Amino acid sequence: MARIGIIGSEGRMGHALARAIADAGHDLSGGVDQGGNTANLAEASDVLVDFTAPAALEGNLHAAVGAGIPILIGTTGLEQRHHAALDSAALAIPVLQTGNTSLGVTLLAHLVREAAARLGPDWDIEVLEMHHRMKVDAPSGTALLLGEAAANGRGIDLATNSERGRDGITGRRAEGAIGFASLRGGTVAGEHSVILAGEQERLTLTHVAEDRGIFARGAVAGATWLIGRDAGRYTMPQVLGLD
Ligand SMILES: NC(=O)C1=CN([C@@H]2O[C@H](COP(=O)(O)OP(=O)(O)OC[C@H]3O[C@@H](n4cnc5c(N)ncnc54)[C@H](OP(=O)(O)O)[C@@H]3O)[C@@H](O)[C@H]2O)C=CC1
Ligand SMILES: O=C(O)C1=N[C@H](C(=O)O)C[C@H](O)C1
Repeated sequence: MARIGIIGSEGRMGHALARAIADAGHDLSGGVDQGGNTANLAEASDVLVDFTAPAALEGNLHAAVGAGIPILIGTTGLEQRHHAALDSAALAIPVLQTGNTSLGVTLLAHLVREAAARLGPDWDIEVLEMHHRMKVDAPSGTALLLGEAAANGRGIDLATNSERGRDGITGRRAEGAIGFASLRGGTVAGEHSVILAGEQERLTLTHVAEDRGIFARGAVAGATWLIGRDAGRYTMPQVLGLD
């Protein structure tokens, strides 16, 4: 039985996580939100799980490193400097950061990489996502993760081959680009489609999250898997044995 501390405990994911921790028979060591004492929470926990906001990342990593315990980061909207902070923390503790902790999306990323590699550059790739009206970042972390998987399959760099936020006279589609489109509305937990559009045919790979419980269950599996590991960065495919 592991003692799991939640950072962002009063949020949508925080509530789902508390349920998943109890369902899996683990101990909720406590929770913090903005202004809370994350260092104290870390001292009382075997592992921390962070579903908050990018601004909280550095402090959360600092607390985990201070206590010498692993941390799983589900927060999205991260930038390059956040990834540098994750790399630096991973020199001292086990760190797992992912835009999506669900089994389905972890497998989808694998299928997308495979499809992009096999279908080749004549097939245009678009990533479409829809989320609830409260979501604050776009494209979603999952859309970017799927875009990375596609770019990986193609052997190209995502950052220099992305088309995001098309509007107005955009000109024709850039050759080899991976496009992103984001929809927001209602209470949608998360829907992602990767569309591979070729000459007179189209392949669509879709994942639908029907409930946040899927992210919470994956996060609990990932967090407990991290306990006792060497320092370093880990991935959901490793946790789920899909690598
Ligand atoms: N990787 C994955 O599988 C998933 C990732 N996510 C991501 O998780 C994040 C949270 O999502 P969601 O739960 O819906 O968001 P919510 O807005 O519902 O919850 C965020 C929580 O984080 C807290 N918080 C914000 N800033 C800080 C801080 N500096 N220190 C401590 N706590 C803080 C908020 O507290 P307060 O109200 O006091 O500000 C709030 O309780 C998002 O980035 C989302 O994209 C979501 C689902 C799945
Ligand atoms: O904010 C959310 O809700 C979600 N965020 C993650 C993302 O940005 O991909 C994962 C999931 O889709 C729900």
